[in-house]
Amino acid sequence: MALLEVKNLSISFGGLKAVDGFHIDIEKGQLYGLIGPNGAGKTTVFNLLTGVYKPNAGSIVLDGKNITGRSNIQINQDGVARTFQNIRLFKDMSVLDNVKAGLHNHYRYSAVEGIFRLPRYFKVEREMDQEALRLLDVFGLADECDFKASNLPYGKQRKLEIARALATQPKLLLLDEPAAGMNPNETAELMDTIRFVRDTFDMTILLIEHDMKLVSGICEKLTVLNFGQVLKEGPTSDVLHDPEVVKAYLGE
Ligand SMILES: Nc1ncnc2c1ncn2[C@@H]1O[C@H](COP(=O)(O)OP(=O)(O)OP(=O)(O)O)[C@@H](O)[C@H]1O
Repeated sequence: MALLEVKNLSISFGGLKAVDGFHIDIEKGQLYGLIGPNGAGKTTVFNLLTGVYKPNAGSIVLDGKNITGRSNIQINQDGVARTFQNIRLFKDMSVLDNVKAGLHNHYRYSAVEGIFRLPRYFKVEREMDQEALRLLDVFGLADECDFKASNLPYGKQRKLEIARALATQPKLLLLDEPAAGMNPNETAELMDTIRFVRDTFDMTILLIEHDMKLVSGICEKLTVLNFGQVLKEGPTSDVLHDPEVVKAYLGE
């Protein structure tokens, strides 16, 4: 059974069928790409998978659990985490606190323990500091843990956003155009980081990307969306060489 099984997923905005009968099966540990022209519906698929939008039709099953129609917070707790096209960090918070924000799903103290600073509050905070530092270390960001997030260079902000998403201990990680705004060196480093995340955390990753070098370099399978519908799916090189895909997407 696939880790993610999506069938017939659909949503309309007014008269526009933004996503129409979308399907995808992603195996555990797979690095999967979702591509397509501007406005094809890729980010809307992410918004459906994460509960930002509720579908008009279709089903989303994660690791055997039907998560269709659940809220954004519930779906995160079920095991789906994401990053955004435009980086969304807590810019005025420290690098460490950004990761700790992601850890709150799994580390808890009561309001009373927090307000009155009872021993359990300090114990949980200490454990969260250690876990956050461990994650930052994996991404080579531990030395910058006290920096304000907005003071990190762009490439490191992307890494921090991935670290924060991983802090929620997801089963599935969604990356929305992770290479957007990156120079070729940063993109090459990002490809290493994504491969590293998959291998180190045995993570299943679905990413939206326009950078074909990144897509062909790291994705094992692709789904191509066009006008809200699946145009093609399959192994990366087959899909990228498909004449219909070349025509619709690459414009060659
Ligand atoms: N909340 C909304 N209300 C109305 N229309 C929307 C909404 N969200 C998305 N759309 C429309 O749905 C279509 C798909 O948009 P979406 O952002 O998913 O495309 P995309 O493939 O991610 O594009 P890009 O590559 O440019 O990011 C577009 O026509 C968009 O204008």
